[in-house]
Amino acid sequence: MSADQLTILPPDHPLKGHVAPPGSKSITNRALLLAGLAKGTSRLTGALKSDDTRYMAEALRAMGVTVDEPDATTFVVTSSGKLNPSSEPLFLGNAGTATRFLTAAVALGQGRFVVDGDQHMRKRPIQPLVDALRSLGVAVEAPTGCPPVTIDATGRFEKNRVVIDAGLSSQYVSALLMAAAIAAEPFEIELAGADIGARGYIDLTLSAMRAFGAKVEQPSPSVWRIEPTGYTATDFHIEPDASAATYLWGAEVLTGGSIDIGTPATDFTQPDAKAYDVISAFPHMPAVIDGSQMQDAIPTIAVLAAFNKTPVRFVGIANLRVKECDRIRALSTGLNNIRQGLATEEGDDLVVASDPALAGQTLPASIDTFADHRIAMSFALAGLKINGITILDPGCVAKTYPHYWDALSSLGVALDRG
Ligand SMILES: O=C(O)C1=C[C@@H](OP(=O)(O)O)[C@@H](O)[C@H](O)C1
Ligand SMILES: C=C(OP(=O)(O)O)C(=O)O
Repeated sequence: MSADQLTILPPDHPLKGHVAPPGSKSITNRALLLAGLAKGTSRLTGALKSDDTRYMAEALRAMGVTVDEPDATTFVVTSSGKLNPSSEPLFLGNAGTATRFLTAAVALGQGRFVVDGDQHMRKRPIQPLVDALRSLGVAVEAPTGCPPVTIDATGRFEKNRVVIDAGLSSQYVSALLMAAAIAAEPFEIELAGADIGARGYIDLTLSAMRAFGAKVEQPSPSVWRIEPTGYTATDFHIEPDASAATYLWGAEVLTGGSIDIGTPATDFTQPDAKAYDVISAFPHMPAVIDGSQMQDAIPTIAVLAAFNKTPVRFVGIANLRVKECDRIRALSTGLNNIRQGLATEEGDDLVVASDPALAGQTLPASIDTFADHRIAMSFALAGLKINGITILDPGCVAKTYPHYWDALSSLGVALDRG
């Protein structure tokens, strides 16, 4: 595949076949960390192998955990239960989960840890998590409010209660929750304000923690109480990635096809599975879509909205501006590049002016993906209906779905890699 660009040739047939999405990124990175914090050997099956999970696995290895990979979807993790300081900074690319989760986990290690990422991660905020850890007496420095983060850990928190502002990212709460079970005493986490991104990610965290032996109660919707159980090594199966599934659901409805992804939408526990109802309403998707509980699915739905019968306003998506790129800007830029006026940003809302007549047209457009896998994967859907859609830097899909282009090919989509 050319490293630079890829043009999608609209298929002249509905897409039909069987494509299983890879394992869940969110669950894989939780399970890897929890296995790394558990004494003994854990076998993680159905796992995602991609940039984000490779960075997590490599960071664990650098801290003394043995992570074996007997096959393409399995990690076997053997740990003493402790994360040891590494000689080099932990480099986590643009993996938000790995970066946030490890920042809190190493705060209960002993010694100096440096958590860093690529130039994109270095623009993604982590200050609220830094402030929370500081309030627990941990020496943490993040001069720009983004990685790199330097943590001088003493193996303990000085307090057993923390308040965290999760308005920018639910990952801060997940990070503290997972760390809290290895603290010395029962620990409470309280949310500052009611505002939190997809609550469903907190549920994923709790369910992974419980699978590894943690005990967590929720005395109120904004307070969690975590017992100091530590973690128990276990075998753990990871479900397919619901965000990856949204592209396949999108390809199915756009082409009037039938794609068997091997998992019914109702079987997923991840928040993005909620997108199925909206996507299956296509081309009659609602006039207003609240993205707050299915954030990573919004690029998929926004591209579909261009072909909907009626316009769609996306609300509750402000923190899409601090993901791998500013996704509201990337979506409006890409859609307007296809046809001027197709998208408007109104504050942090995105309004997509639907135009079903786009289908079948030739509208050459080079889509800047801003190194964001979801921008690449969602705009590929536009290429199923419009002739001339070229995705720049298509390799960025490796963050969470390295075989995405192969999946489209296997459904009979021709890709011009020239
Ligand atoms: O906890 C998780 O696994 C995730 C939480 C969400 O991020 P934020 O909490 O930063 O919104 C989501 O966008 C990300 O892809 C995965
Ligand atoms: C926001 C995302 O990832 P992360 O925050 O884990 O880097 C995503 O995968 O869409």
